[in-house]
Amino acid sequence: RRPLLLPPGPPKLPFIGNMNHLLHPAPHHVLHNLATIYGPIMHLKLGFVSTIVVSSAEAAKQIMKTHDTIFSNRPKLVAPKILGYNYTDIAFAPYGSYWRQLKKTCILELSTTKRMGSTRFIREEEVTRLAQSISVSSEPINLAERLFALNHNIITRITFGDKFDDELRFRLAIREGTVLAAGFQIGDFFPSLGFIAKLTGMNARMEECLVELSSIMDKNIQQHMHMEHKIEKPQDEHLVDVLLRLKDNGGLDEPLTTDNIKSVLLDVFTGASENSSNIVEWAMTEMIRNPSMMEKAQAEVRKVIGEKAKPTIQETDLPKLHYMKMVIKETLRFHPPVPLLLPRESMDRCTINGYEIPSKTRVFINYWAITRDPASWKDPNVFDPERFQDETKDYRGHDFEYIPFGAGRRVCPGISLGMANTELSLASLLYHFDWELPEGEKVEDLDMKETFGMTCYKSCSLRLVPRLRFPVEFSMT
Ligand code: HEM
Repeated sequence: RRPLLLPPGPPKLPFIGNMNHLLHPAPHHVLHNLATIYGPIMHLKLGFVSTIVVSSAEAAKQIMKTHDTIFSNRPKLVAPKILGYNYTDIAFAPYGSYWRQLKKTCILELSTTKRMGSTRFIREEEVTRLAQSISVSSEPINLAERLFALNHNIITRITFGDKFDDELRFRLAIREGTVLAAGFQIGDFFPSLGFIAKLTGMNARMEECLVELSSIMDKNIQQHMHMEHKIEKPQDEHLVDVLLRLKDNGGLDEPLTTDNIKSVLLDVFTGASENSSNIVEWAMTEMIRNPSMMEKAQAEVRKVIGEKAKPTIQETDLPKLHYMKMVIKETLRFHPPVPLLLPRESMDRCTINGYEIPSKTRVFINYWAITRDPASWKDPNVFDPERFQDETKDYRGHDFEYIPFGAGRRVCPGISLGMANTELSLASLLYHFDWELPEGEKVEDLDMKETFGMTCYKSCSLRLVPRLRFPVEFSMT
């Protein structure tokens, strides 16, 4: 047999292959540097796993459009086996009818224009509550923490109708789960040596975390089981009620269990809580570093709100905030929350740019590298919202230079919800407050390092002092 014509890649060490390159707090940077040597389709051997890393828009298109069906599977990683109840969530479910039907259910229940309209009041109330809680503080606040709590509250109310009694306990457990599942686990690269994953002790910690998450969800799901018969109109159902109905009526091709429901809910909680807060934190960081951007964004939102009879932020104001949207778009380019997207695995062999990709190859799409590619972006290393003035690139997965939510069959199902949470919370922070660094801290000293995790977040949380400019009026809609 002739050897496969694999893409080029760095020399492989015995046993660990190229794993040495991943031992870095920001592996997407290292993979980007390697791609400048080996090209936009690169082959790595990570432990025992044959992997390709894609680093250009053109190559990403080949994976996510031309050969999307072949690459629509996910690898069987350690974290989603435990925290995703044996790959029965959406993000790591094998490609097939179970995944398709649950993803469709989530989109229908969370992200359609109709659902976005019926859940708008929740986002507006929670964002106003956040502004109110900040307005009584003159101490530096940890923005990342506040924003995570905000997004967590929003998604709990959207999926369950109300916050949990043990809200804080649940939020901390979700946080713990995202930290444990973060980054690369050694066991993911030696799948046939199960003991390696156990050696690190991570499995035991994830199992412990799951017990905590599961018990809180069980309690709240039980309450909904008892409420079910009281729901008269379909529009009064929440995601958890819809999933319970599908479980009871056998509405899917395969029977749905309570564990399946919990795994889907965990995906939704993690997807909604972390990403939007990361985007707003980075956007605020960039604007603190560039006061003229902050002033421009504040002037815009204050003008729009100032022209209204009742000075409160509503989602209907968002389409008028052109500059703020440009700041968010640039943040999705410059600080993508999921820089390597989620890994994929080929289900069949195929040929890309003349290279042979065997079945069961793991694929990382280095979106971060694509955002730094001068062939796709002018002055890619500069944070410049103005580039979106005439830029028509769309983030919903149609332009492969700009895929912060992924693309193809595995694209993120929470784009509308995630963007609404992001835009509304940023608009509120900009409208109500002026922001300063804590006394003694200088803009030049701001730590801009990233930590690669399940999402990529600012290593050192942004702490800012709020100065109230416009009082917060709380009115329940
Ligand atoms: C604003 C912030 C968000 C960003 C930047 C983001 C980003 C992403 C990315 C990059 C992927 C992988 C796509 C791929 O592999 O091609 C993804 C998948 C996913 N996201 Fe999001 N997401 C966000 C918000 C949300 C929200 C609000 C939810 C829940 C309602 C959510 C739920 C999911 C799920 C379930 C998947 C897996 C989809 C699949 O495998 O078919 N995300 N997201």
